[in-house]
Amino acid sequence: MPSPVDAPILTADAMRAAEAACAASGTSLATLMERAGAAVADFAWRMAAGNPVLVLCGPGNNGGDGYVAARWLARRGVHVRVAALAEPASELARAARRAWGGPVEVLGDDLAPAPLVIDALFGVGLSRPLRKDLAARLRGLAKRRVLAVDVPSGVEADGVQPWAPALSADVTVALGALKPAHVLLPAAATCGKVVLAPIGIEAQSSLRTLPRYECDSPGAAAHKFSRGMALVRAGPMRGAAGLAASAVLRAGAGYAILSGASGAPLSAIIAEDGDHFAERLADERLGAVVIGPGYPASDALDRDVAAALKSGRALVLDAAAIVSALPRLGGAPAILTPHAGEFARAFPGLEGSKIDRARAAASKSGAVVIYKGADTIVAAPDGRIAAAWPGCPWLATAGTGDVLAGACAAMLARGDEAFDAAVAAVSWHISRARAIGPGLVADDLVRA
Ligand SMILES: NC(=O)C1=CN([C@@H]2O[C@H](COP(=O)(O)OP(=O)(O)OC[C@H]3O[C@@H](n4cnc5c(N)ncnc54)[C@H](O)[C@@H]3O)[C@@H](O)[C@H]2O)[C@@H](O)CC1
Ligand SMILES: Nc1ncnc2c1ncn2[C@@H]1O[C@H](COP(=O)(O)OP(=O)(O)O)[C@@H](O)[C@H]1O
Ligand SMILES: [K+]
Repeated sequence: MPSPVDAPILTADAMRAAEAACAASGTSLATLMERAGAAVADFAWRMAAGNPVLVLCGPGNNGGDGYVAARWLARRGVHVRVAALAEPASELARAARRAWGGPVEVLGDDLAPAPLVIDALFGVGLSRPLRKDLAARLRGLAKRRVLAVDVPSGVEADGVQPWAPALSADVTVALGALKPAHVLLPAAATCGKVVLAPIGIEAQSSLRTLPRYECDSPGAAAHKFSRGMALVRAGPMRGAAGLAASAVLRAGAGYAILSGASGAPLSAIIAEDGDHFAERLADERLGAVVIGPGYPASDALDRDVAAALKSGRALVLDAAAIVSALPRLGGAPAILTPHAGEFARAFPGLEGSKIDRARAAASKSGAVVIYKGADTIVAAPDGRIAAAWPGCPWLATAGTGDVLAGACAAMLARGDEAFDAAVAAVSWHISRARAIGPGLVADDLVRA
């Protein structure tokens, strides 16, 4: 399901601060709620396509947005009903309910459904999981199209708690900014298509969704070395290193060396035995080194990692090379690419959402961390974060991580700083996978 590109993501606290700043600069919370409700009504009107709509309103301001949306829908001639879970608990929500002015049904067991349900029960203010009886009642509406206001109700907006909503949404209208729940599993999978309604909030955030992948063509005066040279160090599983070296070239570097392998999947890759590793590391033209793909923990790995660190080159460290390098990284320019298992081994004991943990890992290691998975997070030590949801599920196949490591090296060798390189590599990887689609195997990512 698509998600807005390069959009700000705010936690519940940051959202409340942005809302307060907005109020302080003269835009009242009532105005924000009016805009939110109008934006929801606009999306709902298109989704309903002339059919009746049922708005479920909770006690807080999420419910307030629901009452406003109901008023706007009625004004546009939609047959709209409203059902409330409880009396409004905030002054804003009370005012929104008064302005609605129409009947309000009780959200009970005998509530008649409608083709489109607007879920305005809870937003960023949810403080505990949904009660079982309410969840069961809502599940009775699950066969209907659902538009969630801000987040599907029952989801914890910051993505720390794995609470499940009773109703998965077809469309979620994120208000003011995206929330971590829109980009982190398990919540993200229940949001459907996420659309952003800006509503006039200044949402500045160093936490953003992934930008669109832009493929720059080489300058007219480019030569193979100016496009970047990267070195992949092979371990015992040569195929993995071969995929990484192929990705170096396919992702846009001009020169790839595969050290420690007698052959490579592409003839354009310089494959040579391991004896030249130190010599290659000393080459001034070398822009990046990859170690880890197909290279389990061993003394040989530790030696190679130590040599690569000593060379001062920008590094891409994958799999067992991450744990091997961590104690000795000391601020060296590096991208670490752990999947969940490797992350847990490299960074035990971290708490919070996947975003919080990726941020802590980057800050602790001083390296850029690509915490892989269906909801990949890229984190820089300075706090910049990019969230890659939704990726491409066809990437869930062996060897695609090796390709990603090679793509990171390509972007580094081309001259990007580590965070930009990691973000570009992740978006290259996903856009390539989407273009291939069903049946993808890792080799396809590095074919012409
Ligand atoms: N942040 C913003 O800039 C804006 C926010 N707005 C809306 O306001 C929402 C946040 O509103 P609130 O802070 O009032 O919070 P919510 O409306 O999300 O929910 C809070 C209310 O639900 C109750 N509650 C929490 N968890 C519960 C549970 N498990 N079972 C039963 N009751 C529970 C609380 O006691 C409180 O009454 C946003 O999600 C958004 O929809 C909009 O009105 C416009 C602007
Ligand atoms: N369900 C999924 N949706 C999107 N991307 C996924 C999914 N599962 C895995 N990926 C991506 O596929 C790659 C797998 O990497 P990894 O687990 O290291 O595999 P390998 O070691 O076999 O190369 C990562 O980039 C990861 O983010
Ligand atoms: K909601």
